[in-house]
Amino acid sequence: MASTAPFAKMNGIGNEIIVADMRGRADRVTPAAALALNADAATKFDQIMAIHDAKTPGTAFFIDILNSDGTGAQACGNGMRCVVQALAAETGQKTFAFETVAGILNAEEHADGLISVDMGKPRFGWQDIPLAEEFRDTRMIELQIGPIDAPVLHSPSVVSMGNPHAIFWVDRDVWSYELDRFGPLLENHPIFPERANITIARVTSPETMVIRTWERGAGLTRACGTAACAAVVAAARTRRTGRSVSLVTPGGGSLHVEWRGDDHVILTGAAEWEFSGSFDPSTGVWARDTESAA
Ligand SMILES: N[C@H](CCC[C@H](N)C(=O)O)C(=O)O
Repeated sequence: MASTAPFAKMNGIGNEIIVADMRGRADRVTPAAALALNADAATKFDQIMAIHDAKTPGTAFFIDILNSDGTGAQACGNGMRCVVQALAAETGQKTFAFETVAGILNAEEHADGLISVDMGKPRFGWQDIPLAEEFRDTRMIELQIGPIDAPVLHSPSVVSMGNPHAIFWVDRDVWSYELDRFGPLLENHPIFPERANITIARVTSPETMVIRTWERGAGLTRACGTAACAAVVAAARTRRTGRSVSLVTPGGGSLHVEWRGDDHVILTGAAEWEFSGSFDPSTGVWARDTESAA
């Protein structure tokens, strides 16, 4: 078995992604390799999307997801679009069925280059998020941060898109909140036994929203696809928006989310290739492909 595997450094509207080609291999990308790659400015990333041989008939590949802190994640919407773009460029195929820890995901690259991923069905039960204690109504739970008599953020909606999300609703500019300070406190709050992705959401119309996310295991990112899905589902559940919403994300990109009548959540947006290389999945030692040198 070759000691190195191919990878592509990509981004999903600014969400920094490494797509690792682990097909035909029995090993996995290690947390140590993730930490080493993230420590190098050239390969610093938010998530690694590792493409493995399929485990389930009817799916093309199994996708293993690692955050930049080396922890695993069940879902990554922006990363899935990067995987689709890379595989479509390699094979000419435009539709794919993947398996992740969160389940089976179908995806399609459109003629205009945008990519849609069926992120599956949201889950709302307190044990599905999961939460450490029972909350019957997860449209708004008791959680706040800041002075007890004047909390800065409070009463979030919580949703699982396979990964846990808390959505705090705000009516001021999303950049006016110290998410770099509040994010880690909320991510690691004991109410979230598996930690959580923390999003500030400002609804600007029944079809538009601005969001900013502190990601579990990755920190502040320029976009978070599953957070966009969670925010739209939570906004529709609380009658703040309809079920088809366009979102502006911190990197200046935009995503579209549709919560379909069959309960599936469809995430649509762009993906971008940056450069390719090869790396050791156990150590993270890497080299850039000569022909892809910028
Ligand atoms: N940090 C997330 C995974 C990546 C989510 C985000 N990058 C996306 O596009 O969905 C978690 O640990 O649940």
